[in-house]
Amino acid sequence: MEETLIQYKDVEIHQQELCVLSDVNLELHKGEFVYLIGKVGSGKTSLLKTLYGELDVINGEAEVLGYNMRTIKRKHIPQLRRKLGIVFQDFQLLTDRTVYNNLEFVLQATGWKNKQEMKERIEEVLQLVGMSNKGYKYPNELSGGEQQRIVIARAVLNSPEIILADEPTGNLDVDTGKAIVELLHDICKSGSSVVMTTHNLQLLKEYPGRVYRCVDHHITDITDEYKSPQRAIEIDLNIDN
Ligand SMILES: Nc1ncnc2c1ncn2[C@@H]1O[C@H](COP(=O)(O)OP(=O)(O)OP(=O)(O)O)[C@@H](O)[C@H]1O
Repeated sequence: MEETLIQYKDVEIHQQELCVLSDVNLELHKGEFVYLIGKVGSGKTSLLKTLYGELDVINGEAEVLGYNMRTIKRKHIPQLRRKLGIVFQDFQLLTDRTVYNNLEFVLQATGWKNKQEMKERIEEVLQLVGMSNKGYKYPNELSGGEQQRIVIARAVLNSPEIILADEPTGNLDVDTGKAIVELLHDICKSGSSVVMTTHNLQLLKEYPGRVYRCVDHHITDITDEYKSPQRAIEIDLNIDN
């Protein structure tokens, strides 16, 4: 049977007094790649934030990896986050240390002790993101696309069940952005499910996945619509989706 990793039923999401999204019904199954699209300010980031316990959910039922997000205790949030890989603008690399030390820092913080095992894992993830020879570099010695690869390497260190990526191609040129999404799809195939937000609708065609759209304070699964060529053109014409 298909394993359900995220299940939201009739959830409401607020930013202070503002109701950003209501009647949110969302599912993520093991092995799935899910895109969240929608205009600026439509609630994509807010929704992602509820998935890792940064923002509360109100009403309805919300489960992430078996944790009830309405009743989860603060002290359990770090346990949940260890099973998630978070690729967010708010989580930049530490600029005062090398790529290797950035990755080692996360391993140490999540309980790894054995230096040799840490070294092997770091080499593994650097290889996975195509950055094997960049461990000695400082973040500001890397291009934007290279930094994003390291952020992804950091997110997958503990083999997360889900990767949450907020606009991971945001500041990148088209080809570099595509390479990042391709990398996330490869990681998805190797076992982590992915939820990512994007404004780049071209990616949805080239690297298909399930598509939820945030509009008018609601989210809708538009995967089928998106598969219809005519509808895809209409969505494209509505430039900021
Ligand atoms: N920390 C905050 N405090 C108050 N309101 C907020 C906060 N963060 C976001 N909002 C508001 O919540 C709404 C949804 O914002 P959110 O960042 O989730 O949108 P988004 O779809 O991710 O936008 P973008 O495409 O620009 O990233 C917006 O109206 C925004 O102004």
